Amino acid sequence: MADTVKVASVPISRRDSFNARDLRTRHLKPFDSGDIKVLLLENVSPKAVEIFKKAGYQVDYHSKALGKEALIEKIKDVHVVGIRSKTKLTEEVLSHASKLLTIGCFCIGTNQVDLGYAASRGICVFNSPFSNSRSVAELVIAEIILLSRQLGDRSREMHSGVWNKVSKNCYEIRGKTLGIVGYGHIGTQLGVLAESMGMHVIWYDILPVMPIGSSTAADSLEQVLASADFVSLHVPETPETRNMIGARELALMKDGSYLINASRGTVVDIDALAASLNSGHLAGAAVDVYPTEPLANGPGFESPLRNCPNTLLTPHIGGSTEEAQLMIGAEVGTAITKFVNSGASINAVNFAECDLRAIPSTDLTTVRIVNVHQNVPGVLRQINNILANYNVNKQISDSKGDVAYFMADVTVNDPKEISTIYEQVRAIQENIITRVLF
Ligand SMILES: NC(=O)c1ccc[n+]([C@@H]2O[C@H](COP(=O)([O-])OP(=O)(O)OC[C@H]3O[C@@H](n4cnc5c(N)ncnc54)[C@H](O)[C@@H]3O)[C@@H](O)[C@H]2O)c1
Ligand SMILES: O=C(O)[C@H](O)COP(=O)(O)O
Repeated sequence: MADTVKVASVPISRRDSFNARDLRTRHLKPFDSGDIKVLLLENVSPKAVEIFKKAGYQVDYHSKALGKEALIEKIKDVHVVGIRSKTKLTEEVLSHASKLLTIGCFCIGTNQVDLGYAASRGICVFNSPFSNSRSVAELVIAEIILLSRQLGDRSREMHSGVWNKVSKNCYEIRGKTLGIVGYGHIGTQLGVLAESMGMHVIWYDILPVMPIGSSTAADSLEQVLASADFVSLHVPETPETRNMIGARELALMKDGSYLINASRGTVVDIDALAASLNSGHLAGAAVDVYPTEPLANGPGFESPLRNCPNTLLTPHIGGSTEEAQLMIGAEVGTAITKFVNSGASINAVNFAECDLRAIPSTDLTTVRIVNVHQNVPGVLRQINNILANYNVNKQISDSKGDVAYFMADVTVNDPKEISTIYEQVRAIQENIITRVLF
């Protein structure tokens, strides 16, 4: 039997009913929604705090990311952790998270979490797959114009008191070609916006994707690099995208072209980019993400790109708009409370997606068994043997990779039966986490 999280949760609406309270206090560990501890890092949207507090959870809120040791200390004691792109939830960190039920990535990227290890520990991960894509696409459109007109340099000169009125190597974007690498949520939106401003769009993706508008699919990354005036990267961080743009790829780009990276810092070899900008081969770059990023706001940022010509550097703000953060806070906050309170794993990143319709609040004899187990033959038979003597109102199970998820609503005749079922399911060899929700 694997490590288990010894909790059951009680939806707020039923918490105060005499029967539920009686069942809970006599036959399960003392627990209610108020026992759920949430650790929120990296300035997660206040909307999420509002949702968690409304659910009755305890919220520990931090505006910055934590280093490994501090994170390990904090994560030991919490049921929920909410992060953005900086917090590294590695196997080492998660191995200390003995109570953790779920992780909320309040962003798009999930590369900062060891998703496979989290699933193997029964920890369900959620993200917000497209709430900030428009914000990123708009930032890139701005950057295309800023680069094309060298506005970063002109503004810096003016701030230092230098009037430098030039038109040499400053261009309109109309009629120029934008090459998009990674034609997903952001890439497609960007393509539409760029076309509406008169640009031609060519893109490359490893998946066969339908071209939007008048855009053209390229056969290879090399084709995009060789034909675009602007190359914008919108791929996730994967082993294949690490240093996807290095000295060779930069050399393939047109003389006087521009590179934009608002994806992940590891996608571009920063030293090679700096060399290309300083040599004058590239006419400019806009970079929002870096191989290593500071944990908190403040001075001390170092990069070979500092002071490169016509180079816009922004502090990973592609998704940092009021609109995006509000939507992300609501989406991830709601997904997490549903998972904790009712077991629903819809839109999970690393878990099979399961849900059951709610148990009516008038029904005080039905409980929900939620179980994560190793995806091997015979486990469902064992669980259903345990449930065989009860009325199972509904059940669902599904698997993803090595981990399976099971939910069942079971009517019991005697409150004592709840803890019997709980202990028996937990005792199954392949059990990862069992919870009883009622
Ligand atoms: N700067 C920011 O603040 C910010 C904000 C949001 C997202 N992002 C980053 O942008 C990335 C893309 O976001 P999205 O919402 O468009 O993701 P998405 O998953 O919708 O699209 C990514 C696309 O890249 C493609 N892809 C994967 N590997 C590839 C490869 N080797 N070559 C070519 N194409 C490849 C995928 O097939 C997919 O179509 C995210 O993973 C995240 O890392 C950054
Ligand atoms: O993955 C994302 O959504 C972006 O990189 C934004 O990350 P952030 O929430 O840390 O700004």
